[in-house]
Amino acid sequence: MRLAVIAGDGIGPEVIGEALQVLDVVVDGVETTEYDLGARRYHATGELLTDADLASIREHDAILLGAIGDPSVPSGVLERGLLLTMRFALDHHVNLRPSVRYPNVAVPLAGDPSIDFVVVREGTEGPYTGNGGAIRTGTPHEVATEVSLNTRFGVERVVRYAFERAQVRRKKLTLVHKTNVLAFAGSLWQRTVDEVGRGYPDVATDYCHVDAATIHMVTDPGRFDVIVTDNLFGDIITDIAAAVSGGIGLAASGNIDATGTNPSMFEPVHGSAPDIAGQDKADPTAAILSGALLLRHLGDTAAAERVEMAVAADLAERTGPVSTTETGARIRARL
Ligand SMILES: NC(=O)c1ccc[n+]([C@@H]2O[C@H](COP(=O)([O-])OP(=O)(O)OC[C@H]3O[C@@H](n4cnc5c(N)ncnc54)[C@H](O)[C@@H]3O)[C@@H](O)[C@H]2O)c1
Ligand SMILES: CC(C)[C@H](C(=O)O)[C@@H](O)C(=O)O
Ligand SMILES: [Mg+2]
Repeated sequence: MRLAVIAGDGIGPEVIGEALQVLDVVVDGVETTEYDLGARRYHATGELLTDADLASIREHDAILLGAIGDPSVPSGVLERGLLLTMRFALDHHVNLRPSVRYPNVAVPLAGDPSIDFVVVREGTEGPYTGNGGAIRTGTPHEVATEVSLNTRFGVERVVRYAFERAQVRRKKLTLVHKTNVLAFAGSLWQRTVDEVGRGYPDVATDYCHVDAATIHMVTDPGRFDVIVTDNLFGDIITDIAAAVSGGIGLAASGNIDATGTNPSMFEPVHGSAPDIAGQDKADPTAAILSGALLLRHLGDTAAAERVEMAVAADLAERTGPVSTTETGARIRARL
């Protein structure tokens, strides 16, 4: 298995170091190419992601990424120039973000809810395309626009993927949007769900406005099975989903080209966490579980399950904060 590894900024290298060591325990012959991408290289060379980087990254079976973004670089430069550029160039139209509550993991919710849902977030459209602009910048009459782009093609392929997922899970699909205000895009999403849904008569569909979805996620997360939503709503609700299901340190994700044309990219949902970077404090579990998603994506279900079981066992025995390196070591010891 040939992996492109982009450790990135902040806690990225710390958590990816642990995730790679776990992969080495469960799979023979992992070949890695490490890419120096992020703030360090940007400051040293002014480069973000070169054509040569991208061409070389394409030569791998999958990508494992830590986090991108650093306070020393203006907000958005690295995130857009690197992370989003990769998601767009490699056509990662499905951003898969599962939320599972592991046994004995405390959650900040009333009762003892079971949580097992997956957010299928669109990954290449919405307000993320950079379609917008500003005029009269810096004057009292400044105007800025950020247009949400939604194509029938882009919406349909991610909706279809979500129905396929729902069909092999609990057969429930919830569209999360804001059709009461974003009427043009909302109508396209709703009609697409209705039309594609006719091909999946055994999957029940429902709809939630995104604001209400944040209520349900906190008060009744068990109601969700598969959620399909646009790029920005998906970004926001998956941080809530992480917080309610055990914390941002556990949330894994995959940026997937479902056609298999380009390598898919696996990364924790969290960012570079500058507030705790370099202190051996970051939880590497999200990165390790992203490695499990990567294994599953490449067809090694047995190895993926081994990692997930080791993580579950480790979480069940945690009694307080554990360092990055210690968490990795404990999970590897179980394997
Ligand atoms: N996919 C990515 O690469 C990605 C995702 C989100 C944010 N970012 C970038 O990361 C930078 C910081 O963003 P932010 O502060 O909004 O979000 P963040 O996810 O980095 O941090 C939010 C909070 O969660 C905590 N946290 C995050 N990961 C953790 C872990 N593994 N273990 C324990 N605690 C953890 C942080 O300490 C912080 O308090 C920004 O530049 C942002 O653009 C990148
Ligand atoms: C850093 C940023 C571009 C990214 C996003 O908005 O998709 C992040 O928040 C995420 O959730 O992966
Ligand atoms: Mg996010």
